Amino acid sequence: MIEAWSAADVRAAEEPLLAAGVPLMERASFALATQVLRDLRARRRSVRGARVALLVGAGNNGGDALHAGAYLARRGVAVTAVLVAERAHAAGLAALRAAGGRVEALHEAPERLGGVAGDVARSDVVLDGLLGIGARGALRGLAADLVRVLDAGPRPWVVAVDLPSGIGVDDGTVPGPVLRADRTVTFGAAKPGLLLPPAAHLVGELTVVDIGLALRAEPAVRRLEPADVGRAWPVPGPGDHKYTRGVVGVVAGTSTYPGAAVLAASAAVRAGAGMVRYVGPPAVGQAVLAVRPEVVTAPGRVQAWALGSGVPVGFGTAQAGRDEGQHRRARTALAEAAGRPGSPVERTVPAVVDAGGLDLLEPTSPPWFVLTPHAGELAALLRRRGEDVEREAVEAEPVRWARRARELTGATVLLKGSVTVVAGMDGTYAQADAPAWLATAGSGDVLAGVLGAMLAARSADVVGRPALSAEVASATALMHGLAWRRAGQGGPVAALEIAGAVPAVVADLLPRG
Ligand SMILES: NC(=O)C1=CN([C@@H]2O[C@H](COP(=O)(O)OP(=O)(O)OC[C@H]3O[C@@H](n4cnc5c(N)ncnc54)[C@H](O)[C@@H]3O)[C@@H](O)[C@H]2O)[C@@H](O)CC1
Ligand SMILES: [K+]
Repeated sequence: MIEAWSAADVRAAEEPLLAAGVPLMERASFALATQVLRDLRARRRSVRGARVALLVGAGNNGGDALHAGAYLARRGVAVTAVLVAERAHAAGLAALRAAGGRVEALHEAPERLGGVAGDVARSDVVLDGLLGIGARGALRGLAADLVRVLDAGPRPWVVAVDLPSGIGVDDGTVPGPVLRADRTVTFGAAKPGLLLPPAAHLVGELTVVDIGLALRAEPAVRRLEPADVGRAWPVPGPGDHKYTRGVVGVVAGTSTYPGAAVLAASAAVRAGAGMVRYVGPPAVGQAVLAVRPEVVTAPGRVQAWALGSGVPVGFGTAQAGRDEGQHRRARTALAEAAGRPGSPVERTVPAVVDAGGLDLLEPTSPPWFVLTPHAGELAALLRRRGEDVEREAVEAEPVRWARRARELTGATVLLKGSVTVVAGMDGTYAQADAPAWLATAGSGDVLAGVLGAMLAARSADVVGRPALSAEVASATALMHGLAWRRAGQGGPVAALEIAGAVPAVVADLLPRG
């Protein structure tokens, strides 16, 4: 698992060490230089004679770049520091000069921007040390101009120092120009903006360097890695049977959209549900059975619901594919799962609420409900609860709006995207496992089915400790991305094939022995 702490928490952890004279910047810059040497060796035969440009801002982030530049210069690298601000880290500058590095004071001759940017672009590696956790808003002034010019030209290998300069450190926003990194070397701990969209797309490969910080606060954002999913995946024991492994109730599809039912039910079967119970129009049930004869269409108890995929609701307009019967079934399932008055207590179970199901929710839901909107659906859900927000705003600040939806609905919110954000009761997860190919029709139905199976397997745990929903949802998002990789091998893939790849991915991830 990768855990990220806010800028304030990182500073609080640094303070006592700095007061005690612990050389944090030396540790950070040495690790940075070591990584750059590795990159140089991988990219060209010899380090000696390689060209490295440092983009240096006013603060300690620039100091890290300058000190790393001094190490590199002593190894025979030709290092040029480009200064964009009146101030620059004095000790770092002195170290670089003493090691034979060159300094280009662009702030004293801004008319040289074009020529300097051209030199920078021809370097073997560029270190972006313009701004770190001291960033306030979008990059400004000459730093912003330089990044804009570099962005427009041919791209050298860019290593971001601590973070790509100009991203929202704590919220992952991209408020202005940012130089996209091939690698980010971050110090002490990851920062939330490195994991959260849209900034996460600008980070490249992430390397976290331990500089000895003791972070005591809860991480602000977490990202699960494949081994975490393997550990969390429900593995049946000798005493298990289909009911203890979890029955998933699927309320999906209509006669206009039967495919959603087939996909969600197939995915639940492939993810290892003890049993899948399909609830819907008989003709759709037949379509499901034709693909998955394991599915049961008789009514009965379930341990989790996956509902709403392919069940359009729509407001104010007579929408094609509206099926009042499916709405009623979904509403009944939602009420029982939430434990609303009049519902049998033992039917209080987790629920995945997808697509049209989002329109059928009561104003508030229990935290063991996992809502799975994409940005447009989240905007609509928020508007119905009084927020003035469009899809574009959700895409610009996904974590803000996912958390807002969590607050307003009470449910756990999984916001789908190429980085999926999950806002849960005790924290936020960001999973960057979904390539753009995954944005295909039916892919969301598969996610709902797999998540239904995961929640059914841990039904009582999730209702008893609802904070678990977010972790289960994140593990599912990761599994979904891995299954795509397996099925598509880097190319396009049909949604049903994603479901088909789940068993092999699970087998690979389970701890051996
Ligand atoms: N405190 C320490 O000793 C350590 C700090 N470290 C480094 O120090 C960084 C934090 O350093 P600072 O607190 O000096 O902050 P930064 O280096 O992030 O930059 C702050 C400076 O940038 C300017 N600035 C702020 N927002 C700007 C904007 N939008 N456009 C242009 N200029 C802007 C401000 O005038 C301020 O002087 C970390 O990211 C990390 O790289 C590491 O060396 C680890 C140890
Ligand atoms: K930086």
